[in-house]
Amino acid sequence: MLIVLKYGGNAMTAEAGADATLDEVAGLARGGERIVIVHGGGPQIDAELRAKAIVEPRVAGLRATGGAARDVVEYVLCGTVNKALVRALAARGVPAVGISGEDGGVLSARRVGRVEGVDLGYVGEVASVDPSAVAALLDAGFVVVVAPLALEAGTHAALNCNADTAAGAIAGALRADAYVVITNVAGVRRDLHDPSSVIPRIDVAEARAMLADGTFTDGMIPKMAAAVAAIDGGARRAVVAGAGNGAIARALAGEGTEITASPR
Ligand SMILES: Nc1ncnc2c1ncn2[C@@H]1O[C@H](COP(=O)(O)OP(=O)(O)O)[C@@H](O)[C@H]1O
Ligand SMILES: CC(=O)N[C@@H](CCC(=O)OP(=O)(O)O)C(=O)O
Repeated sequence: MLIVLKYGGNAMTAEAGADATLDEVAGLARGGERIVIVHGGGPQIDAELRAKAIVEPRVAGLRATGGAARDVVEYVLCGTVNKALVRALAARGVPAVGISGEDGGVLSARRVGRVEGVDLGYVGEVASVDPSAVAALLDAGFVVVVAPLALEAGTHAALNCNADTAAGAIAGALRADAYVVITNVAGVRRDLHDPSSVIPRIDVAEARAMLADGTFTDGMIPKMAAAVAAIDGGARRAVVAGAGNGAIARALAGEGTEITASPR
């Protein structure tokens, strides 16, 4: 089974059970599953930008990214977070290779441009995916750890992609058996303020309608749009679920919110 895991920066903290998630990934990899981790690092980037007194707004879940912020994003995601995950897997006896979407031309993007009146600068939206480098590393027996940067089509500048957007696009292009999004809520809620309103199953048409009607805010917007893109792109399943012990197995067994191609 080929699993593409979106592993968000909030889910990666000790409080969210990062060790348990990595133990589970290692166990699945040792058991022969093919695993791609596309990671975020939003809170880790926030901390580094704060330390450098760089202020950028977030618009619809996306961080506006000027030149200075883009360099911080690349350094934190590729240099710090990506390699921490590679080391954590190595420590569990699982060989992993860490790349970014820039490597091997995996992610090609164009600039998002202005959103709600704000120029997002070096923020990319995925234009195309070439998963061949990822597939070659999987074939060679590695867990592949991907940071969500892309090459700008034409200029080859580094663009900052939302990690959900990058993960969904890669899951679709790889025709993943499962696209699993581990985050800091137990699933997608009909009402953000009501934890008991988790939606167990939603089809892509319904998800698109809810993206338009404002049910999802902040980080849930790119997360749901990416789940829809994963299914549209060819992933067989997409699930958004909470972190913790056995999170991936629980997500695959029906916890959280499953996004399906058609109503069922
Ligand atoms: N309808 C919704 N259901 C659940 N969470 C939502 C919803 N709308 C917005 N959110 C927010 O989205 C957050 C998850 O996105 P985000 O913080 O970007 O996570 P990650 O760092 O894992 O990518 C939740 O913690 C919640 O605050
Ligand atoms: C354009 C954009 O917003 N990029 C994100 C990339 C990291 C990310 O998405 O991390 P999480 O999954 O932890 O939120 C950012 O700069 O924070």
